[in-house]
This record gives sequence, C-alpha cells and structure tokens, in this order.
Amino acid sequence: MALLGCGVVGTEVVRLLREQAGDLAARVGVPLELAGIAVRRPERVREGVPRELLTTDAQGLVTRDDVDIVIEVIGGIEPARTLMLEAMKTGKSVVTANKALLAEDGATLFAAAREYGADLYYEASVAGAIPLLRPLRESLVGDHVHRVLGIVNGTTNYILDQMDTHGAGFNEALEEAQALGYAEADPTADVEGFDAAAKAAILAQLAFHTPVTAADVHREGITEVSAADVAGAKEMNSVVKLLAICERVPAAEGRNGRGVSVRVYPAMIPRSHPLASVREAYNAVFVEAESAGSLMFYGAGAGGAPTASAVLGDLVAVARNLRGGTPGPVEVTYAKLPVLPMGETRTRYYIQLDVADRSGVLATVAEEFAKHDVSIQAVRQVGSGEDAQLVVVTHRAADAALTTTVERLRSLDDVREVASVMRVEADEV
Ligand SMILES: NC(=O)c1ccc[n+]([C@@H]2O[C@H](COP(=O)([O-])OP(=O)(O)OC[C@H]3O[C@@H](n4cnc5c(N)ncnc54)[C@H](O)[C@@H]3O)[C@@H](O)[C@H]2O)c1
Ligand SMILES: N[C@@H](CCO)C(=O)O
Ligand code: NA
Repeated sequence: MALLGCGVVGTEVVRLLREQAGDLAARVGVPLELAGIAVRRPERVREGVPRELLTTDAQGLVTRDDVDIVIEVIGGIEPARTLMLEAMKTGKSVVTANKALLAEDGATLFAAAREYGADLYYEASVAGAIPLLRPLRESLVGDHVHRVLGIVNGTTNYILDQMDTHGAGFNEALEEAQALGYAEADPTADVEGFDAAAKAAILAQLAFHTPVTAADVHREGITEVSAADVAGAKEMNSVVKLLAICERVPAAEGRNGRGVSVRVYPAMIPRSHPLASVREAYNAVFVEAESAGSLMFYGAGAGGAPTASAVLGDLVAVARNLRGGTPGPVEVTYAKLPVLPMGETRTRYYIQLDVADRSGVLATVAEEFAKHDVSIQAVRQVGSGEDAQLVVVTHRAADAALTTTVERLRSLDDVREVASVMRVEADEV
C-alpha cells in the first residue's frame, strides 16, 4: 500500500495500521503493509510515523510494483487527481477521503475505475466515520430514495452550536474547530458551504443514480448568520443548522420525479427535531426511502481518528476484494435526472422586520406576500413604537417568489429594516 499525504487524517491512518496490524491481517487474510508515504515536508516531525517510509516522490510511489492499493489523503484537485488516475491506470485500487475532487470530477475517476477494473472507495469523504456511502451504495441500492437531509459539516455545526449555547463569536468558535482538526486546510471551504455542497453532490449522485457535481448544488454558507438570526430562532423554539438537502421533486406522473433539488444553506429547524440535538462537530443524516422508510445515521463527521476509521474500513474491503479477485461496486448514473434551479424549489421562510408601529402596516406587508402568491402561516408583532417588529413565517412557496417578496419588503417605507431572513426546514414550526 501507498499513503499519499500525512496530515491530520494520514497520521491517524498510519497509527491505526500499526496498532491494529495483527487484527487487520487476520481480517483480510494477508498483512497490510505500507510501502511508502508521500509527503511534502519530510523534515516535519510526525509522531509514530516511520521516517524511512517517507518520500517526496508521490508519482514514483503510486506506480511502484509492490503497491496495489493507494490511499489518498492529500485533498484538493491536483495533484490528487493525477496521482489517483496514475494508480488506477497501473491496476491499483484507490481509497480516498477527497470530497472536493469527487464532487468536482468524480466522473473521470469512476470512468478510470471502470476502464481499469480498479476499486474506488470513498466512505471517509462524506460524514467522516459514519457509514453512509456504503449503505447508500450497497444496502439501499434496491430501494427508491426520495430524500437525503442532514448536517454534513462538523466545523460549521460546531460554530453554530457554540453561537447557540454559549453566545460565542464566530471567529472564536472557528479557531476552536481548527484546533480540534475538524476544519479543512482553508476553512473557507467549511464556512462558505463548499465542503457541505461537495458532500451533497456525492450523496445526491449515489441516492438518485444521477450525475451531480458541486457546481450543480445551490450553496449558501454560514458567514452571514448573525446573532439576530440565532436569537430569532431561539424565540421560535428553533435552532439554526447548516443543512444539506437532496430530494426528488415530484412530477404529476412517473416515479423518478421532475428532477432533483440539491442545496446547502443555513436553516431554522424546530428544537424538537432530532437534527436539532446534533451538537458540536457531530454529523447526522436522514435518508428517506420508499420501502425502508426513514433511516438516521449519526456520529463523528470530522477529526483525524474518526475519518481514519472510515479509511481503514474501505482499505479492508478493497484488500478483501483483491484477495478474492472480485472488484467492488462501480457507480452507475443511469437516471440522468435534471438538477432543478433553486428558484423552483419550494421552501418556507422566517422573516423578521423592523417596522413603523402604525395602523395599516400589517396590511401593507401582508399585501406584498399575497402579490407573490406566498401564503403566510403565522405573523406576530413584538414590541411597539420605535422597537416594533413583525415576525412572519410562511407556508411553502417557490424560493424565487420568496426572495422577490423579501426584496420588495426591503423597499417599503413602513419597513425600517429586514432584520433576519432564514429558511425553515423539517417539520412545521
Ligand atoms: N480532517 C478531517 O476531519 C477530514 C474528514 C473527512 C475527510 N477529510 C479529507 O481528508 C483529506 C485530508 O485532510 P486532512 O485534514 O488530513 O488535511 P491536512 O491538510 O491535515 O493533510 C494533508 C497533507 O497532505 C500534504 N500534501 C499536500 N500536497 C502534497 C503532495 N503533493 N504530496 C504529498 N503530500 C502532500 C500536506 O502537506 C498535508 O500534510 C482531505 O481530502 C479532506 O477533505 C478530512
Ligand atoms: N472540514 C470537514 C471535515 C470532514 O469532512 C468538516 O468540518 O466536517
Ligand atoms: Na462516511
């Protein structure tokens, strides 16, 4: 085996391979031996990592004759893609944790796996330690999945949880998440929702057997989530979470639906919903399938050891396949469903408005909603005079109609400020 990258995840992979060598050999039937570890800075001290295995020649390592499985934990697009393709071309199987690459150009990797008969396993790429891709890829492959909904980014969940429970500031909470090894090398990927969007693309592709890339995913991060949003959610007995949502959009006829909606954004969910109790850097994902019903997957979605657990699970599976001469499953994206634009997705909004406290304001505001065919579920006035606020929660409507309504509200004389806008997901609040 060859290991590419020896950072947070790679170091833990090396530790587990050493500590569990005997058990792993017994489970596979042959010892799992590391032939080399490609690193950028060999001089760096890495506890428990044998120096004699380190090399800066990743290209040379992946094509060595005594390597038949390559573990990629470098991350990013290049050189990870070229190295994995090189490995597969020379008949090696690949285990990777690289969601960014799988979501951007998974098709190239899957095509190479098919062409060269190589295994490509990537359980660690989504929701870290949680077995989620294997259940979708294998256990649920006979079912018809309607929806995948969850919290798939540990860093942002940690930040939102600290803001909710301790009133922590954004930067302070981010620094803690980085120190704990949850954040990506560049935390922009986490806080701007790129990491969750990549995972949503991978999940949607597996769930709906349809090609979905990161560029297809509607993405909003958490950098705009304010203390007012978090407080507003509290008032509603709700909590703000960064959600990844992949769902079939029903059609008048046909089982597959009109297409799929794949999106990532912060949203309010009621505190009574199981996702609301997902704290710190934990992840949780609901899968709703026609025959299986609702399934929930919960656990550690980030961090060196949990991610390494998923990598080792894949490694054992691939090693067993190699021993048995039977390759693992290959992705099939036969369904080719369109990914629908966000504007057509039906969502619900929570809107908090600072308004002039005088008669007729409520009617003017309500009229704007009606004009855009948005039906109001509940409206409440808080405070009076200069401090008057209206809190409006809508029923489901096309997202485009809701955003237009909010823009129109901003321009009304009676509305001093739109203080908070947040989508509402899960059960009715
Ligand atoms: N940390 C987590 O919680 C976590 C969870 C799930 C998946 N992942 C994924 O695992 C992968 C690794 O993440 P990480 O947290 O260990 O990152 P990291 O930045 O700690 O480690 C990556 C290592 O790769 C090295 N590297 C970069 N270019 C290289 C090259 N050309 N050759 C050899 N080494 C090179 C870097 O120097 C670094 O040490 C990423 O794809 C990430 O998205 C991480
Ligand atoms: N940065 C990612 C790592 C796990 O993929 C997270 O915070 O969830
Ligand atoms: Na996983």
